[in-house]
Amino acid sequence: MLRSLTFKRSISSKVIGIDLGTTNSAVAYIRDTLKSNNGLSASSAVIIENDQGHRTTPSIVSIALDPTTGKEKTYVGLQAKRQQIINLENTFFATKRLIGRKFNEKEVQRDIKIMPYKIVQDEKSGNAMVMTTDNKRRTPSEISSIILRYLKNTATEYLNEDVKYAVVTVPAYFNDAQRQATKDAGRMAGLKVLRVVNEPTAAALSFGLKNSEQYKENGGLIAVYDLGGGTFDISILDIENGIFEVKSTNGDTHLGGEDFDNVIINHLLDCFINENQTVDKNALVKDRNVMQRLREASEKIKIELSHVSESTVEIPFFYDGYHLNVTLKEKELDELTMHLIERTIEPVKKAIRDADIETCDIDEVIMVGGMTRMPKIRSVIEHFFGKKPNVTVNPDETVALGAAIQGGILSGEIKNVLLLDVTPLTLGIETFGGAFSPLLPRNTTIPVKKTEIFSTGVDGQTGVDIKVYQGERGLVRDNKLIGDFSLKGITPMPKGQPQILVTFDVDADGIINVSASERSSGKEQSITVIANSGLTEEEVNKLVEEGNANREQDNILRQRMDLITKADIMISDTERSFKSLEKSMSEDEEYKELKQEIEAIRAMINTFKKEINDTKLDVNVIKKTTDALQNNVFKFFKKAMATSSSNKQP
Ligand SMILES: Nc1ncnc2c1ncn2[C@@H]1O[C@H](COP(=O)(O)OP(=O)(O)OP(=O)(O)O)[C@@H](O)[C@H]1O
Repeated sequence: MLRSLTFKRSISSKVIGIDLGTTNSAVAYIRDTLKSNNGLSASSAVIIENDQGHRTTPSIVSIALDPTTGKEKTYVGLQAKRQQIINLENTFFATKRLIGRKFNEKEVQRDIKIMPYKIVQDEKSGNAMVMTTDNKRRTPSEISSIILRYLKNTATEYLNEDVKYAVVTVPAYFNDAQRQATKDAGRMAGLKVLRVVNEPTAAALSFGLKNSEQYKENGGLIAVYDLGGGTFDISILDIENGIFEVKSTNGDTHLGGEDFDNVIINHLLDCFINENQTVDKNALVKDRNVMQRLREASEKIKIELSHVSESTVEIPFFYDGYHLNVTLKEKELDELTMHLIERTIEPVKKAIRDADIETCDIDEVIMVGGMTRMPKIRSVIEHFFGKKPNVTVNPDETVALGAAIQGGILSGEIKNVLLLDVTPLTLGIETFGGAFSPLLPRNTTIPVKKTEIFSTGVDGQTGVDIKVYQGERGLVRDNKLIGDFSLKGITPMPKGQPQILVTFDVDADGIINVSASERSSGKEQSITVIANSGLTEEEVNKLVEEGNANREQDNILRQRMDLITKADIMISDTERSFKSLEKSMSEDEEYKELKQEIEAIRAMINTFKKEINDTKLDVNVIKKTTDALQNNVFKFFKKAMATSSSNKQP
């Protein structure tokens, strides 16, 4: 947290808070501060309305050619939404689902089929990009930067000062790639992003400060259930006396209102085709304009059904001269989308488990994100937690307000508040035999710096490859490689002797920096794990699940490896020492016997190293034999020393 205090206030030090959402974005700032006796004011963070007088801005960008000037014209927000009717293929929405992702990720491939705009691959990085009809490519970060610039200008005009600093929110389960890409977007928008804050944490900050008196004395555990347009997050926080400590977090970076809309789209399509069987469904779904009308109607009826029990979608002359007229009941919608609602429960259970608490320990469940207005979601959550969720926060605004509060903390406008967030996945490196050596378990509080000492596995090794992985499994082959580098120039030494210090440094944005150095040679190398291979949500969940399921087996394998490595180092040491006795003791019978024993154990170790997965080979034999050998060798050395000193006597 020191880092946050070192930010110096400059001429224009206003730090705005931005919720960069999949569907809607919002910007907020700190208006009143230092009002109450604990240094906080209940109404300190406020939303800034945009130039249309709206408190949120659709996260949509439309790029058009001005026919009079021939120049590109960019529309943002509501104006861009209106362009969808006439310029559909150049109107980009929900691009947050693509940010920091590779083109060939499953989620991207799925979106290609349903998005009216083109999604292409950047040949160099393999990342997903969007393309306008004049074949110009833009990264999702560029699209986000246009939205961020619009929000920056909104704030600049309202505050009448040049706004340079911002805190931007991201889903808690965003990986490095997605976090970096979001920071890049801020930079492109001319903003210095002082902090990337997790959305549910920001929501908790806003909620907690509003209710600071309640949480002052005894504190409380709160769960933030955040289901927005494109992502789902769950975070468990402990709030006490201005300290907001995230206990655990989980989620799904590709689950949100868009998925609910897609289910309704398919249902309406089926109804339409049933009614009009001569219509070619394949041709219909290829018609991007028709599909866009269906998309809008689907979202509209979804929202309506949060307030009424039945509604009708009516689109005259929808396709081929046929009208679309479908009535949908709230109950039907609940059934159609139950599988999506259920998908949020598993991450909730995991977060509770990771926080090491029981469901009944939660004092308050805060609902954030537009989708939590759906009555069925509220009732499922109420049933799960056994208490009514708190719906007093504004689900569209609370994240931006929390971001502004974090901005206020960084600029010094808000005092006595400390925010402690966590890493979503376990981080570690590859060690001997493909073992995963974790340095930072998931849900470790950030910022964090941790160093561990490793060594070499081969005599005379002058370099090591440091491979950084994220995941929950015991072997790296089952986890995700997120970056690697080499440490070269190590002074040649027997294996096990060099002291290689590996340091993981995760900053408050959740961005990882890894460095390695060797003590005696003083060589040092480091990398920032950059956005080149982000984990997909499914990969994340799979890693966590597999990690739990295979923990026992992985532990056994790790213990085997540890035993073999120790024996290997011991034998190497003994071999070396024996060499020094070769001249004086080579004719000694005991020496010969021990030498043979060493060779036999060396052969056994080599076999075990090769067959590490074969649990039929009992590693305890290695332990017993090397222990016995060490004993005998020790005795023999004593004898050798005595012989050599008696030989030296006059
Ligand atoms: N009354 C309602 N009932 C059901 N869904 C709603 C309602 N109001 C808004 N939504 C849905 O909420 C979603 C938008 O929520 P929100 O603005 O919180 O998301 P976001 O911040 O843009 O997304 P994310 O946090 O996932 O990046 C949309 O899918 C929208 O259709």
